[in-house]
Amino acid sequence: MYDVIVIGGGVTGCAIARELSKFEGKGCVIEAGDDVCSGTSKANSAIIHAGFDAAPGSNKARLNVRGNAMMDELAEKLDISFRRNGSLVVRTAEQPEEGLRQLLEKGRQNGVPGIRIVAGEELRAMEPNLADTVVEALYAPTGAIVCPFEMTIAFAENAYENGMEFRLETTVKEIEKEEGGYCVRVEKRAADQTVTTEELHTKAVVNAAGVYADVWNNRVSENKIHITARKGEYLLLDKVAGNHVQHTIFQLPGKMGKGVLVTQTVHGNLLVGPTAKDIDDKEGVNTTPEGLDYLPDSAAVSVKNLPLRQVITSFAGLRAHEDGDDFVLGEAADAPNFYNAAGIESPGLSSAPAIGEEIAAEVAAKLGLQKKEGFKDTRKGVQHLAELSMEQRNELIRQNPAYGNIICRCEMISEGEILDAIHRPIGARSLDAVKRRTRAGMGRCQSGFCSPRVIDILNRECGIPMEQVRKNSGASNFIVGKNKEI
Ligand SMILES: Cc1cc2nc3c(=O)[nH]c(=O)nc-3n(C[C@H](O)[C@H](O)[C@H](O)COP(=O)(O)OP(=O)(O)OC[C@H]3O[C@@H](n4cnc5c(N)ncnc54)[C@H](O)[C@@H]3O)c2cc1C
Ligand SMILES: O=P(O)(O)OC[C@H](O)CO
Ligand code: FES
Repeated sequence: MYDVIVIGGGVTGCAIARELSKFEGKGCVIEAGDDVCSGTSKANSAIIHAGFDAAPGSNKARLNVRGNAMMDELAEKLDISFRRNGSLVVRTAEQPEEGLRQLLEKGRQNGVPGIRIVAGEELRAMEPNLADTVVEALYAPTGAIVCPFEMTIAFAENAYENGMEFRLETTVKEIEKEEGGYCVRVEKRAADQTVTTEELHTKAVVNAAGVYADVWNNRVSENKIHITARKGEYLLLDKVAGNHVQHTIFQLPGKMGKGVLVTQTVHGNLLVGPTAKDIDDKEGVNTTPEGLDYLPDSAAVSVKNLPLRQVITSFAGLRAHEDGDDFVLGEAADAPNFYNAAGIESPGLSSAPAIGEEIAAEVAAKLGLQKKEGFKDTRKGVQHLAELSMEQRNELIRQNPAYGNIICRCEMISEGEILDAIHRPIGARSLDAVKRRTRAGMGRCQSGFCSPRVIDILNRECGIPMEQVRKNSGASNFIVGKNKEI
């Protein structure tokens, strides 16, 4: 019998799991994907928002500002790439002045530190590539960028090291109330695609199922919620374009969200997007010609001379937009011990640390779980050769020659890093899982050169037959047959 089952291994579920692992009790995260960070948490703008957008008094406002403030310590302790680059919401000459002032006022009410309006030479000195029509901007020094993969994986690994169980490629199929808690029926899919079912019993459930969170709330509660998948499409540019802007450049927000931004990523690429379109398909993460065509002109409203010839890939993510326009959090009124972390659209990444803290405290208080002695609050990520000095590299290679074998040339990722990704807690078993831990495959050639070599290593180290090595979940095998006998 579990004390808590968390449905969903995205940033929300993993942040909650890490906070839960500070308490005694038996917990488990159930994730349908082959890895944590398989859903929306892997496809977003990667901004830790300052917190001026959300309506004062909302869950979004409170948890965004708190989550943002928690990030410096978390990044330090959990070894997460994070940088306070600051954000600017720009206004062009044709746009009304009130927009920025309203944001400034909301930001002050939400308790965002240091926000102010900048204009003229100061603004141009901060960002020489702003569009010529931009006249002023709301500057938020606490705006930041993060690696969402590292953030989610760090929470998960640290939770695991503190006793949390993770069941991957395991899908919740049914939840029923029973004496003393809930029966959760799951299906486990093996690498060869065979499926087994199991019934798990738990005192409490935390629903962090992203775009599917309405399904599980509505199974156990009469207080129905409705989540629409709101697609956002992006263009990602090569690192040579990374310095085109220094801050995150937003436009004035609209009805569908914060609009198209231009930002440096924490690893030095340039990101342009997202679009915002409601769709019926909760799995619809494909990009579209219309979405991608919309981005260049839209981004040009805020930033000029975008080097769009440097686009290396495009992708899309789905916002879990709840009709009430706020996070749905806490114990369902008519389903004791069933806790929601639902409707977690933007600023969900920024709020995750604070959502984790709040939900875990609620669950622990209700179940009477005591604080755990000896909780380990630090975790070290994969050591990256490219970030070391020449002397440090040589020393590392002397200790372990696998660090001298470069597998991903674009990102300079060594075999040693890939072996680390595979053999660490919740180790990588697919190409995308290796990519999210090491960046192998994220470079300019987008894995054209390194994927066969990573397949080889996964085959050798994990005993996964070549033809069963996958890009991610489901039938995403790379090798589908032989084209000649050897
Ligand atoms: C385009 C876009 C841009 C965004 N930009 C930002 C930003 O810059 N800053 C910010 O703060 N926020 C941003 N967000 C929001 C942020 O990405 C999300 O709030 C956050 O990632 C949500 O995390 P989650 O864990 O709730 O959901 P997810 O990451 O989707 O995780 C849910 C998990 O549940 C699993 N699951 C679902 N059903 C089941 C089941 N039946 N059984 C087992 N597992 C299941 C899924 O596989 C998935 O992995 C953005 C979102 C989008 C779409
Ligand atoms: O478009 P929004 O409001 O969902 O925001 C998404 C990101 O946080 C910013 O791009
Ligand atoms: S070699 Fe790995 S992305 Fe190009």
